[in-house]
Amino acid sequence: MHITVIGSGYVGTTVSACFAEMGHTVTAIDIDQGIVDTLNGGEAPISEPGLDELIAKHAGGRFTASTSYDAVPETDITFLAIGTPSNADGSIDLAGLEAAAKATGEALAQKSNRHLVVIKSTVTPPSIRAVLEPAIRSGSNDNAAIDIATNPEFLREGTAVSDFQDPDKLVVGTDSEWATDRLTAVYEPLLDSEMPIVDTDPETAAMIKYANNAFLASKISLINDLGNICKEFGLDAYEVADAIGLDDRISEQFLRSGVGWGGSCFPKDVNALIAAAKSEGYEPAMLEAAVTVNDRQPDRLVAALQEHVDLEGARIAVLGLAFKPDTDDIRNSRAIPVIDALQAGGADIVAYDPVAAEQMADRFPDIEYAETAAEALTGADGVAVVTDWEEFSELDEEFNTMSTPVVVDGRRCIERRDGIVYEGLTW
Ligand SMILES: NC(=O)C1=CN([C@@H]2O[C@H](COP(=O)(O)OP(=O)(O)OC[C@H]3O[C@@H](n4cnc5c(N)ncnc54)[C@H](O)[C@@H]3O)[C@@H](O)[C@H]2O)C=CC1
Ligand SMILES: O=C(O)[C@H]1O[C@H](OP(=O)(O)OP(=O)(O)OC[C@H]2O[C@@H](n3ccc(=O)[nH]c3=O)[C@H](O)[C@@H]2O)[C@H](O)[C@@H](O)[C@@H]1O
Repeated sequence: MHITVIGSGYVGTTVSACFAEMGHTVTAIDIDQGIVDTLNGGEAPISEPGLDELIAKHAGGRFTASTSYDAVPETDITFLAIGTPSNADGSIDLAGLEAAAKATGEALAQKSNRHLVVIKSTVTPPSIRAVLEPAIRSGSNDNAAIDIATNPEFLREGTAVSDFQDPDKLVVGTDSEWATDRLTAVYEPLLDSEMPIVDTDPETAAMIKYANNAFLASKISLINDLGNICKEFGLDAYEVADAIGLDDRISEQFLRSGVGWGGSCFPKDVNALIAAAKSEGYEPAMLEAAVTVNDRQPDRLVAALQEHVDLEGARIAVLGLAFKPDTDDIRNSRAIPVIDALQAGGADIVAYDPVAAEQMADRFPDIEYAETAAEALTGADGVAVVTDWEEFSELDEEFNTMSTPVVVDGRRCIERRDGIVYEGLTW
Protein backbone atom coordinates (compact mmCIF):
# COMPACT_ATOMS: atom_id res chain seq x y z
CA MET A 1 0.00 0.00 0.00
CA HIS A 2 1.11 3.59 -0.52
CA ILE A 3 0.69 5.50 2.74
CA THR A 4 1.13 9.13 3.74
CA VAL A 5 2.01 9.85 7.34
CA ILE A 6 1.52 13.49 8.30
CA GLY A 7 3.79 14.62 11.15
CA SER A 8 7.28 13.16 11.65
CA GLY A 9 7.72 13.41 15.40
CA TYR A 10 8.10 10.52 17.82
CA VAL A 11 5.04 8.67 16.59
CA GLY A 12 5.05 9.71 12.92
CA THR A 13 8.68 8.80 12.34
CA THR A 14 8.39 5.46 14.13
CA VAL A 15 5.17 4.55 12.34
CA SER A 16 6.53 5.63 8.92
CA ALA A 17 9.76 3.68 9.30
CA CYS A 18 7.94 0.58 10.55
CA PHE A 19 5.35 0.76 7.74
CA ALA A 20 8.25 0.88 5.25
CA GLU A 21 9.84 -2.10 6.97
CA MET A 22 6.47 -3.91 6.66
CA GLY A 23 6.68 -3.47 2.89
CA HIS A 24 4.54 -0.37 2.38
CA THR A 25 5.59 2.66 0.34
CA VAL A 26 5.59 5.64 2.68
CA THR A 27 5.63 9.39 2.16
CA ALA A 28 6.26 11.21 5.44
CA ILE A 29 5.10 14.82 5.50
CA ASP A 30 6.24 17.42 8.02
CA ILE A 31 6.21 21.22 7.96
CA ASP A 32 9.71 21.28 9.47
CA GLN A 33 12.26 21.37 6.62
CA GLY A 34 15.06 20.31 8.98
CA ILE A 35 13.20 17.12 9.93
CA VAL A 36 12.44 16.35 6.28
CA ASP A 37 16.09 16.84 5.28
CA THR A 38 17.27 14.63 8.15
CA LEU A 39 14.87 11.86 7.14
CA ASN A 40 15.80 12.04 3.45
CA GLY A 41 19.44 11.97 4.53
CA GLY A 42 18.75 8.54 6.05
CA GLU A 43 18.67 9.53 9.71
CA ALA A 44 16.01 9.71 12.40
CA PRO A 45 15.25 13.20 13.77
CA ILE A 46 14.81 11.72 17.27
CA SER A 47 16.79 9.35 19.46
CA GLU A 48 14.99 6.00 19.56
CA PRO A 49 16.62 2.57 19.59
CA GLY A 50 16.48 0.88 16.17
CA LEU A 51 14.95 3.84 14.36
CA ASP A 52 18.10 5.14 12.64
CA GLU A 53 18.70 1.71 11.16
CA LEU A 54 15.19 1.51 9.69
CA ILE A 55 15.34 5.02 8.20
CA ALA A 56 18.81 4.36 6.80
CA LYS A 57 17.55 1.11 5.25
CA HIS A 58 14.49 2.58 3.53
CA ALA A 59 15.22 6.28 2.86
CA GLY A 60 15.44 6.93 -0.86
CA GLY A 61 13.67 3.62 -1.46
CA ARG A 62 10.24 2.82 -0.03
CA PHE A 63 10.50 5.82 2.31
CA THR A 64 10.62 9.49 1.33
CA ALA A 65 9.90 12.68 3.26
CA SER A 66 8.52 16.00 2.07
CA THR A 67 7.14 19.31 3.33
CA SER A 68 4.50 19.20 0.59
CA TYR A 69 1.10 17.54 0.80
CA ASP A 70 1.18 16.87 -2.98
CA ALA A 71 1.69 13.14 -2.51
CA VAL A 72 -1.51 12.68 -0.45
CA PRO A 73 -3.92 12.13 -3.40
CA GLU A 74 -1.53 9.57 -4.94
CA THR A 75 -1.69 7.41 -1.83
CA ASP A 76 -4.28 4.93 -0.53
CA ILE A 77 -4.45 6.00 3.08
CA THR A 78 -3.29 8.93 5.24
CA PHE A 79 -2.32 8.80 8.91
CA LEU A 80 -2.36 12.02 10.94
CA ALA A 81 0.34 11.90 13.65
CA ILE A 82 0.46 15.52 14.77
CA GLY A 83 1.04 16.55 18.38
CA THR A 84 -2.00 17.29 20.55
CA PRO A 85 -0.53 19.37 23.38
CA SER A 86 -2.31 21.11 26.26
CA ASN A 87 -3.85 24.55 26.41
CA ALA A 88 -3.07 26.59 29.53
CA ASP A 89 -6.20 25.16 31.24
CA GLY A 90 -5.12 21.57 30.49
CA SER A 91 -7.64 21.04 27.69
CA ILE A 92 -6.49 19.58 24.37
CA ASP A 93 -4.93 22.02 21.91
CA LEU A 94 -6.08 20.84 18.49
CA ALA A 95 -4.69 23.76 16.45
CA GLY A 96 -1.78 21.86 14.83
CA LEU A 97 -3.80 18.73 14.13
CA GLU A 98 -6.71 20.76 12.76
CA ALA A 99 -4.38 22.60 10.35
CA ALA A 100 -2.91 19.29 9.14
CA ALA A 101 -6.41 17.79 8.82
CA LYS A 102 -7.49 20.76 6.69
CA ALA A 103 -4.37 20.58 4.50
CA THR A 104 -5.01 16.84 4.00
CA GLY A 105 -8.62 17.51 3.02
CA GLU A 106 -7.52 20.19 0.56
CA ALA A 107 -4.97 17.84 -1.01
CA LEU A 108 -7.67 15.17 -1.33
CA ALA A 109 -9.77 17.50 -3.48
CA GLN A 110 -7.44 16.29 -6.26
CA LYS A 111 -8.48 12.67 -5.72
CA SER A 112 -11.63 11.11 -7.10
CA ASN A 113 -11.64 7.65 -5.54
CA ARG A 114 -12.26 6.74 -1.92
CA HIS A 115 -9.56 7.62 0.63
CA LEU A 116 -9.15 6.77 4.29
CA VAL A 117 -7.88 9.43 6.70
CA VAL A 118 -6.78 7.89 9.99
CA ILE A 119 -6.34 9.97 13.13
CA LYS A 120 -3.32 8.41 14.83
CA SER A 121 -2.92 11.32 17.26
CA THR A 122 -4.49 11.06 20.69
CA VAL A 123 -7.74 13.09 20.59
CA THR A 124 -10.72 13.55 22.86
CA PRO A 125 -13.78 11.67 21.55
CA PRO A 126 -16.03 14.74 21.03
CA SER A 127 -13.35 16.54 18.99
CA ILE A 128 -13.56 13.99 16.16
CA ARG A 129 -16.98 15.13 14.89
CA ALA A 130 -16.82 18.69 16.26
CA VAL A 131 -13.41 19.72 14.94
CA LEU A 132 -11.45 17.13 12.96
CA GLU A 133 -14.05 15.69 10.59
CA PRO A 134 -15.21 19.16 9.45
CA ALA A 135 -11.55 20.17 8.95
CA ILE A 136 -10.82 17.08 6.83
CA ARG A 137 -13.99 17.50 4.78
CA SER A 138 -13.67 21.29 4.36
CA GLY A 139 -11.21 21.04 1.47
CA SER A 140 -12.64 18.10 -0.40
CA ASN A 141 -14.66 18.32 -3.60
CA ASP A 142 -17.88 16.41 -4.16
CA ASN A 143 -16.08 13.50 -5.80
CA ALA A 144 -13.76 12.81 -2.96
CA ALA A 145 -15.23 10.11 -0.79
CA ILE A 146 -13.35 10.32 2.45
CA ASP A 147 -13.68 7.85 5.30
CA ILE A 148 -12.44 8.92 8.73
CA ALA A 149 -11.04 6.53 11.30
CA THR A 150 -9.11 6.59 14.55
CA ASN A 151 -6.25 4.20 15.26
CA PRO A 152 -4.66 5.17 18.57
CA GLU A 153 -1.04 4.35 19.19
CA PHE A 154 0.21 2.70 22.38
CA LEU A 155 3.99 2.71 21.83
CA ARG A 156 6.30 3.99 24.56
CA GLU A 157 9.27 6.21 23.96
CA GLY A 158 12.56 4.42 24.40
CA THR A 159 11.02 1.20 23.04
CA ALA A 160 8.96 2.77 20.26
CA VAL A 161 10.06 0.53 17.40
CA SER A 162 9.69 -2.77 19.25
CA ASP A 163 6.40 -1.67 20.84
CA PHE A 164 5.00 -0.75 17.43
CA GLN A 165 6.15 -3.98 15.84
CA ASP A 166 4.80 -6.13 18.65
CA PRO A 167 1.71 -4.42 20.07
CA ASP A 168 -0.61 -5.85 22.73
CA LYS A 169 -3.64 -4.94 20.63
CA LEU A 170 -4.75 -3.18 17.48
CA VAL A 171 -7.57 -0.68 17.98
CA VAL A 172 -9.44 0.31 14.83
CA GLY A 173 -12.16 2.92 15.16
CA THR A 174 -14.13 3.17 11.93
CA ASP A 175 -17.54 4.03 10.52
CA SER A 176 -17.58 1.47 7.70
CA GLU A 177 -16.56 -2.08 6.88
CA TRP A 178 -14.49 -0.74 3.98
CA ALA A 179 -12.47 1.42 6.39
CA THR A 180 -12.01 -1.45 8.86
CA ASP A 181 -10.78 -3.77 6.12
CA ARG A 182 -8.43 -1.18 4.66
CA LEU A 183 -6.98 -0.15 8.04
CA THR A 184 -6.55 -3.74 9.17
CA ALA A 185 -4.85 -4.56 5.85
CA VAL A 186 -2.13 -2.01 6.62
CA TYR A 187 -1.24 -3.99 9.74
CA GLU A 188 -1.52 -7.40 8.06
CA PRO A 189 2.25 -8.13 8.33
CA LEU A 190 2.07 -7.67 12.13
CA LEU A 191 -1.07 -9.68 12.72
CA ASP A 192 -1.08 -13.21 14.00
CA SER A 193 -3.81 -15.31 15.52
CA GLU A 194 -2.78 -14.15 19.00
CA MET A 195 -3.17 -10.42 18.49
CA PRO A 196 -6.53 -9.01 19.62
CA ILE A 197 -8.14 -6.58 17.18
CA VAL A 198 -10.56 -4.16 18.82
CA ASP A 199 -12.96 -3.21 16.03
CA THR A 200 -15.07 -0.29 17.18
CA ASP A 201 -16.27 3.22 16.33
CA PRO A 202 -13.88 6.21 16.15
CA GLU A 203 -15.01 7.79 19.45
CA THR A 204 -14.71 4.59 21.49
CA ALA A 205 -11.26 3.96 20.01
CA ALA A 206 -10.21 7.48 21.05
CA MET A 207 -11.58 6.90 24.56
CA ILE A 208 -9.73 3.56 24.83
CA LYS A 209 -6.48 5.49 24.32
CA TYR A 210 -7.27 8.01 27.08
CA ALA A 211 -8.50 5.31 29.43
CA ASN A 212 -5.31 3.31 28.81
CA ASN A 213 -3.04 6.25 29.66
CA ALA A 214 -5.22 7.50 32.54
CA PHE A 215 -5.22 4.02 34.08
CA LEU A 216 -1.45 3.61 33.84
CA ALA A 217 -0.73 7.11 35.17
CA SER A 218 -3.18 6.56 38.04
CA LYS A 219 -1.60 3.19 38.80
CA ILE A 220 1.78 4.90 39.24
CA SER A 221 0.21 7.63 41.39
CA LEU A 222 -1.47 5.00 43.55
CA ILE A 223 1.81 3.14 44.11
CA ASN A 224 3.45 6.50 44.85
CA ASP A 225 0.75 7.32 47.39
CA LEU A 226 1.16 3.87 48.97
CA GLY A 227 4.94 4.26 48.72
CA ASN A 228 4.85 7.57 50.57
CA ILE A 229 2.87 5.85 53.32
CA CYS A 230 5.42 2.98 53.39
CA LYS A 231 8.21 5.52 53.84
CA GLU A 232 6.35 7.14 56.77
CA PHE A 233 6.08 3.68 58.35
CA GLY A 234 9.78 3.01 57.70
CA LEU A 235 8.92 0.28 55.20
CA ASP A 236 10.19 -0.50 51.69
CA ALA A 237 7.51 0.19 49.05
CA TYR A 238 9.36 -1.98 46.52
CA GLU A 239 9.03 -5.05 48.71
CA VAL A 240 5.33 -4.30 49.08
CA ALA A 241 4.93 -3.65 45.33
CA ASP A 242 6.71 -6.88 44.42
CA ALA A 243 4.26 -8.78 46.58
CA ILE A 244 1.07 -7.12 45.36
CA GLY A 245 2.31 -7.46 41.77
CA LEU A 246 2.08 -11.24 42.19
CA ASP A 247 -1.68 -10.84 42.16
CA ASP A 248 -2.65 -11.22 38.48
CA ARG A 249 -5.43 -8.71 38.97
CA ILE A 250 -2.85 -6.06 39.90
CA SER A 251 0.16 -7.22 37.77
CA GLU A 252 3.77 -6.33 38.40
CA GLN A 253 4.01 -3.66 35.69
CA PHE A 254 3.96 0.07 36.38
CA LEU A 255 4.47 -0.40 40.10
CA ARG A 256 7.79 1.46 40.28
CA SER A 257 7.29 4.25 42.78
CA GLY A 258 9.46 7.35 42.95
CA VAL A 259 9.57 10.83 41.51
CA GLY A 260 6.50 10.27 39.34
CA TRP A 261 5.34 10.25 35.73
CA GLY A 262 6.39 12.74 33.11
CA GLY A 263 6.66 12.74 29.35
CA SER A 264 4.77 14.13 26.45
CA CYS A 265 1.66 12.04 27.04
CA PHE A 266 0.61 11.03 30.56
CA PRO A 267 0.49 14.61 31.89
CA LYS A 268 -1.21 16.13 28.88
CA ASP A 269 -3.60 13.23 28.31
CA VAL A 270 -4.74 12.99 31.93
CA ASN A 271 -5.26 16.75 32.00
CA ALA A 272 -7.09 16.73 28.65
CA LEU A 273 -9.44 14.01 29.89
CA ILE A 274 -10.07 15.90 33.13
CA ALA A 275 -10.83 19.10 31.17
CA ALA A 276 -13.09 17.28 28.68
CA ALA A 277 -14.97 15.53 31.50
CA LYS A 278 -15.45 18.81 33.36
CA SER A 279 -16.76 20.51 30.25
CA GLU A 280 -19.47 17.82 30.22
CA GLY A 281 -20.20 18.63 33.88
CA TYR A 282 -18.40 15.63 35.44
CA GLU A 283 -15.78 16.05 38.18
CA PRO A 284 -13.20 13.22 37.74
CA ALA A 285 -12.00 13.01 41.35
CA MET A 286 -9.70 9.99 40.88
CA LEU A 287 -7.84 11.53 37.96
CA GLU A 288 -7.45 14.83 39.78
CA ALA A 289 -5.99 12.99 42.75
CA ALA A 290 -3.57 11.17 40.43
CA VAL A 291 -2.28 14.53 39.20
CA THR A 292 -2.03 15.93 42.74
CA VAL A 293 0.05 12.97 43.97
CA ASN A 294 2.28 13.19 40.89
CA ASP A 295 2.86 16.92 41.31
CA ARG A 296 3.99 16.39 44.91
CA GLN A 297 6.71 13.77 44.25
CA PRO A 298 9.42 16.15 42.92
CA ASP A 299 8.95 18.37 45.99
CA ARG A 300 9.26 15.32 48.21
CA LEU A 301 12.54 14.44 46.50
CA VAL A 302 13.96 17.91 47.12
CA ALA A 303 12.66 17.87 50.71
CA ALA A 304 14.45 14.52 51.25
CA LEU A 305 17.68 16.11 50.04
CA GLN A 306 17.15 19.07 52.36
CA GLU A 307 17.03 16.68 55.30
CA HIS A 308 20.77 16.20 54.74
CA VAL A 309 22.03 19.27 52.86
CA ASP A 310 21.43 23.00 53.25
CA LEU A 311 20.65 23.90 49.63
CA GLU A 312 21.73 27.54 49.86
CA GLY A 313 24.99 27.73 47.88
CA ALA A 314 25.30 23.93 47.76
CA ARG A 315 26.52 22.20 44.60
CA ILE A 316 23.84 19.66 43.70
CA ALA A 317 24.20 17.10 40.93
CA VAL A 318 21.06 16.12 39.02
CA LEU A 319 21.44 12.74 37.32
CA GLY A 320 18.98 12.25 34.48
CA LEU A 321 17.12 14.90 32.51
CA ALA A 322 15.04 12.85 30.06
CA PHE A 323 11.54 11.93 31.31
CA LYS A 324 12.57 8.26 31.18
CA PRO A 325 15.64 6.30 30.05
CA ASP A 326 16.54 5.62 26.40
CA THR A 327 15.03 8.81 25.06
CA ASP A 328 16.19 12.41 24.63
CA ASP A 329 12.64 13.67 25.27
CA ILE A 330 12.46 16.12 28.19
CA ARG A 331 8.79 17.07 27.78
CA ASN A 332 7.31 17.25 31.28
CA SER A 333 10.36 15.50 32.69
CA ARG A 334 10.34 15.36 36.48
CA ALA A 335 13.81 16.90 36.23
CA ILE A 336 12.16 20.25 35.45
CA PRO A 337 10.25 20.69 38.75
CA VAL A 338 13.21 19.17 40.62
CA ILE A 339 15.63 21.73 39.14
CA ASP A 340 13.10 24.54 39.73
CA ALA A 341 12.78 23.56 43.40
CA LEU A 342 16.55 23.16 43.86
CA GLN A 343 17.14 26.59 42.34
CA ALA A 344 14.42 28.09 44.54
CA GLY A 345 16.35 26.68 47.51
CA GLY A 346 19.52 28.45 46.35
CA ALA A 347 21.43 25.42 45.01
CA ASP A 348 24.02 25.54 42.21
CA ILE A 349 23.17 22.76 39.81
CA VAL A 350 25.35 20.51 37.73
CA ALA A 351 23.26 18.23 35.54
CA TYR A 352 24.08 15.15 33.51
CA ASP A 353 22.13 13.06 31.04
CA PRO A 354 23.59 10.70 28.40
CA VAL A 355 21.48 12.22 25.58
CA ALA A 356 19.07 14.92 26.79
CA ALA A 357 21.41 17.68 28.06
CA GLU A 358 21.20 19.72 24.86
CA GLN A 359 17.39 19.76 25.01
CA MET A 360 17.42 20.76 28.68
CA ALA A 361 19.91 23.56 27.97
CA ASP A 362 17.12 25.39 26.09
CA ARG A 363 14.95 25.23 29.22
CA PHE A 364 17.74 25.87 31.76
CA PRO A 365 20.54 27.71 29.93
CA ASP A 366 22.23 28.86 33.13
CA ILE A 367 22.94 25.61 34.92
CA GLU A 368 26.15 23.62 34.43
CA TYR A 369 26.07 20.50 32.26
CA ALA A 370 28.60 17.74 32.88
CA GLU A 371 29.92 15.38 30.18
CA THR A 372 29.72 12.32 32.43
CA ALA A 373 27.99 11.25 35.63
CA ALA A 374 31.42 11.02 37.29
CA GLU A 375 32.13 14.66 36.40
CA ALA A 376 28.75 15.76 37.80
CA LEU A 377 29.42 13.98 41.09
CA THR A 378 32.91 15.37 41.60
CA GLY A 379 32.78 17.95 44.37
CA ALA A 380 28.96 17.81 44.69
CA ASP A 381 27.32 18.27 48.10
CA GLY A 382 24.39 16.07 47.13
CA VAL A 383 22.86 14.25 44.18
CA ALA A 384 19.27 13.89 43.03
CA VAL A 385 18.68 10.89 40.75
CA VAL A 386 15.71 11.66 38.51
CA THR A 387 15.93 9.25 35.55
CA ASP A 388 16.69 5.53 35.81
CA TRP A 389 19.34 5.34 33.10
CA GLU A 390 21.06 1.95 33.25
CA GLU A 391 24.51 3.53 33.60
CA PHE A 392 23.53 5.15 36.92
CA SER A 393 23.08 1.75 38.51
CA GLU A 394 26.74 1.02 37.72
CA LEU A 395 28.03 4.07 39.65
CA ASP A 396 30.08 3.13 42.69
CA GLU A 397 33.55 4.60 43.37
CA GLU A 398 32.36 7.82 41.70
CA PHE A 399 30.38 8.72 44.84
CA ASN A 400 33.69 8.92 46.75
CA THR A 401 34.56 12.08 44.77
CA MET A 402 31.58 14.01 46.19
CA SER A 403 32.17 16.68 48.84
CA THR A 404 29.44 15.09 50.90
CA PRO A 405 28.11 11.80 49.49
CA VAL A 406 24.37 12.41 49.93
CA VAL A 407 22.34 10.44 47.39
CA VAL A 408 18.59 10.94 47.03
CA ASP A 409 17.29 8.36 44.59
CA GLY A 410 14.01 9.16 42.84
CA ARG A 411 14.02 5.94 40.77
CA ARG A 412 15.50 3.16 42.91
CA CYS A 413 18.47 2.72 40.61
CA ILE A 414 21.43 3.32 42.93
CA GLU A 415 22.76 0.57 45.16
CA ARG A 416 22.57 1.55 48.84
CA ARG A 417 26.02 0.95 50.30
CA ASP A 418 28.45 1.94 53.06
CA GLY A 419 30.11 5.31 52.63
CA ILE A 420 27.12 7.15 51.16
CA VAL A 421 24.13 8.72 52.83
CA TYR A 422 21.37 7.10 50.81
CA GLU A 423 17.72 8.11 50.83
CA GLY A 424 14.98 6.71 48.59
CA LEU A 425 11.67 8.45 48.02
CA THR A 426 9.44 5.54 48.99
CA TRP A 427 11.86 3.13 50.63
N1 LIG B 1 5.22 10.46 21.87
C1 LIG B 1 4.66 9.28 22.13
O1 LIG B 1 5.31 8.39 22.67
C2 LIG B 1 3.25 8.99 21.75
C3 LIG B 1 2.43 9.98 21.25
N2 LIG B 1 1.13 9.69 20.93
C4 LIG B 1 0.28 10.73 20.37
O2 LIG B 1 0.67 10.91 18.99
C5 LIG B 1 0.54 12.29 18.63
C6 LIG B 1 1.87 12.80 18.10
O3 LIG B 1 2.78 12.81 19.16
P1 LIG B 1 4.35 13.03 18.95
O4 LIG B 1 4.81 12.22 17.78
O5 LIG B 1 4.96 12.85 20.26
O6 LIG B 1 4.38 14.58 18.50
P2 LIG B 1 5.62 15.45 18.05
O7 LIG B 1 5.39 16.80 18.55
O8 LIG B 1 6.89 14.72 18.37
O9 LIG B 1 5.53 15.46 16.45
C7 LIG B 1 4.57 16.15 15.71
C8 LIG B 1 5.17 16.53 14.37
O10 LIG B 1 4.14 17.14 13.57
C9 LIG B 1 4.73 18.18 12.80
N3 LIG B 1 3.66 19.08 12.35
C10 LIG B 1 3.01 20.03 13.07
N4 LIG B 1 2.05 20.61 12.30
C11 LIG B 1 2.11 20.02 11.08
C12 LIG B 1 1.38 20.18 9.88
N5 LIG B 1 0.38 21.05 9.75
N6 LIG B 1 1.70 19.38 8.82
C13 LIG B 1 2.71 18.48 8.91
N7 LIG B 1 3.44 18.30 10.03
C14 LIG B 1 3.14 19.05 11.10
C15 LIG B 1 5.74 18.81 13.74
O11 LIG B 1 6.73 19.53 13.01
C16 LIG B 1 6.31 17.57 14.46
O12 LIG B 1 7.46 17.06 13.81
C17 LIG B 1 0.03 13.01 19.88
O13 LIG B 1 -1.37 13.11 19.82
C18 LIG B 1 0.44 12.10 21.01
O14 LIG B 1 -0.41 12.21 22.13
C19 LIG B 1 0.61 8.45 21.07
C20 LIG B 1 1.39 7.42 21.54
C21 LIG B 1 2.77 7.61 21.91
O1 LIG C 1 0.49 7.98 24.85
C1 LIG C 1 1.69 7.90 24.93
O2 LIG C 1 2.47 8.75 24.48
C2 LIG C 1 2.37 6.76 25.60
O3 LIG C 1 2.49 7.09 27.01
C3 LIG C 1 3.16 6.11 27.78
O4 LIG C 1 4.48 5.89 27.26
P1 LIG C 1 5.72 6.85 27.61
O5 LIG C 1 5.22 8.14 28.15
O6 LIG C 1 6.57 6.87 26.42
O7 LIG C 1 6.55 6.09 28.73
P2 LIG C 1 6.19 5.17 30.02
O8 LIG C 1 7.11 4.04 30.02
O9 LIG C 1 4.75 4.87 30.10
O10 LIG C 1 6.59 6.14 31.21
C4 LIG C 1 5.87 7.32 31.48
C5 LIG C 1 6.36 7.93 32.77
O11 LIG C 1 5.97 7.12 33.89
C6 LIG C 1 7.10 6.84 34.71
N1 LIG C 1 6.92 5.51 35.32
C7 LIG C 1 6.64 4.42 34.55
C8 LIG C 1 6.45 3.19 35.13
C9 LIG C 1 6.53 3.04 36.52
O12 LIG C 1 6.35 1.94 37.11
N2 LIG C 1 6.81 4.14 37.26
C10 LIG C 1 7.00 5.37 36.71
O13 LIG C 1 7.23 6.37 37.43
C11 LIG C 1 8.30 6.93 33.77
O14 LIG C 1 9.47 7.18 34.48
C12 LIG C 1 7.88 8.07 32.87
O15 LIG C 1 8.20 9.31 33.46
C13 LIG C 1 2.40 4.80 27.68
O16 LIG C 1 3.10 3.79 28.42
C14 LIG C 1 2.26 4.36 26.22
O17 LIG C 1 1.47 3.18 26.14
C15 LIG C 1 1.57 5.48 25.45
O18 LIG C 1 1.47 5.14 24.06
